[in-house]
Amino acid sequence: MSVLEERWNELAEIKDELAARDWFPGTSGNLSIKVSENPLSFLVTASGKDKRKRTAEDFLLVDGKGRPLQDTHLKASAETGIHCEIYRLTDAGCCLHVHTVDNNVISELYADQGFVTFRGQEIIKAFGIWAEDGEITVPIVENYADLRRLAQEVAKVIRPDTKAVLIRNHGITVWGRNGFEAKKHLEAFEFLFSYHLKLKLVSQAIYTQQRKMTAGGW
Ligand SMILES: CSC[C@@H](O)[C@@H](O)C(=O)COP(=O)(O)O
Ligand SMILES: [Zn+2]
Repeated sequence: MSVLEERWNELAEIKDELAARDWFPGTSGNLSIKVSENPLSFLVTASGKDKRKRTAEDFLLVDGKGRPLQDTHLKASAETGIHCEIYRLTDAGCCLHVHTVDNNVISELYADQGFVTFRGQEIIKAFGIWAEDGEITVPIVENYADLRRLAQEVAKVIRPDTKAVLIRNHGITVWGRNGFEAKKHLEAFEFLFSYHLKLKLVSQAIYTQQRKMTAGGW
């Protein structure tokens, strides 16, 4: 099997797994995987497809500028420019972008401070952070309609230890050195988002209840 076929199958399996989690609502989301390093080439999802379905036209091979490397009628993901920037700036071998309700709510809650930090959670080890007081920060950028600008804004906030960027009320783009690591990072981030939102809701409910009890003289 060629490297291209191997990477195709790997990305198709990741796509199926993320689809099983219902992480591609309304044709949203895009995925890519590196095929060659120098010159850079990667497989990226074709634009506008229902990513829950597996077809022979799910991916196309593009160069480091996002241009198709094969004769095709397929259009590369509208957000290919973001993937290009991530491959240019990091050691990523795979890049995953999904829209979930949790990542959208987190992005809106923390957009004004421009980042969100998580600490005190065992799952932070999924990012290779083993310290007892380990923490992980995700930068948040505005959701520019101009996709070139959006890619530039994503590029601007990437630091050596960045593993994902949140786009406000849009979604998350996560990467890893390979498909396994990118998926592990994505699952860990979504776990942190879900935990954080549930804890916020429960804490607020307890606080409201306590205030009512105090006001009622209980
Ligand atoms: C249909 S909403 C999603 C799109 O606008 C975009 O954000 C997205 O994630 C998918 O675009 P695509 O061009 O299919 O890769
Ligand atoms: Zn998107």
